[in-house]
Amino acid sequence: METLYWKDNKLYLLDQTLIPMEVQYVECLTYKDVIDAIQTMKVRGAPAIGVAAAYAMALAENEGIDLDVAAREIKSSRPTAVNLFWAVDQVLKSVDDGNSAIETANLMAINDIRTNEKIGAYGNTVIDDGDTILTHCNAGSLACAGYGTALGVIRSAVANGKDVDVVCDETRPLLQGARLSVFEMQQENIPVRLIVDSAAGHMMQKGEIDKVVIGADRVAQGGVANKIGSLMVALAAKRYDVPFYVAAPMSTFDVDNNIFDVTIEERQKEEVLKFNGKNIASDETVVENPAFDIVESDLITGIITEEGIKKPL
Ligand SMILES: CSC[C@H]1O[C@H](OP(=O)(O)O)[C@H](O)[C@@H]1O
Repeated sequence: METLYWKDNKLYLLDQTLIPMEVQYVECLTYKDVIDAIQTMKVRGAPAIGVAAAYAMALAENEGIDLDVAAREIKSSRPTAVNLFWAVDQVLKSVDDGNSAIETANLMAINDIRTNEKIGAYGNTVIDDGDTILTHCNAGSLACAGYGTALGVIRSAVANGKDVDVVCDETRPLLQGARLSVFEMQQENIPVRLIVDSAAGHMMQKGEIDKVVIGADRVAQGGVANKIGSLMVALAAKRYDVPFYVAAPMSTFDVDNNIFDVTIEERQKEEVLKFNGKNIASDETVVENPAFDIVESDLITGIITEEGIKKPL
């Protein structure tokens, strides 16, 4: 199942808001269609957002839209994942060098998968046979052009004959863990259990988690920004001496900035107020819905990249 594909000058995105109950693709005819898909989380995950943004630039090129104008609008779709900005800038640079946006986007998609396979290979070196690995949100193939980052580490360990099992927390409010990561593991018959977010500390306290591997939306000086709840998992891991790894491509690195300067996306209150369209609190309830939090460097054992395992910045 592909996260996205380009066909007949159109971009097809797997609508991740429907997984696991339905597998349907959204047809994007214009760059604004892609912006909408990113904002409504039909496509999500830092690398996947980056590749989708690159294809949005290809659609804009076909539409005859000024690429600088399109770039600004695409970059405004979500603020935290640095891959979005990196990918759009890569396309602008490549077009300046005389290439087409579509050639650049196609190459980016291929390179993303190759990069994730390298991340998986390095990640395999820190996974032991018999490990139970906790992961948060979805940093799998659905968060990328394919293979995944955190789940790519798990795929690599399994491919290397290691008998690992996975614990996914559900990842409120949009449930990427329950809906996407569990789905990915089940598709490949990798043993997986689902827990509520607040059970992660309990599992570690009982000694039932051997490693934590999560993805990232931005790696910068002082730490890593990732899905809300990552910090709580990291604090529990620190308390119970569970190695805590972040799997991320170098395109997620923002070395010139401090992680506390990153914009933490605030999403709409309805995501918290409602579950399956039904209110779990009254509409007038005041809601805080930050979509990401920051894991400080001293909580991170290592950052698994395509260049090897790096120390946090
Ligand atoms: C492979 S990085 C995926 C990263 O993106 C997710 O956020 P969202 O689902 O809101 O795009 C989450 O932070 C994952 O770790």
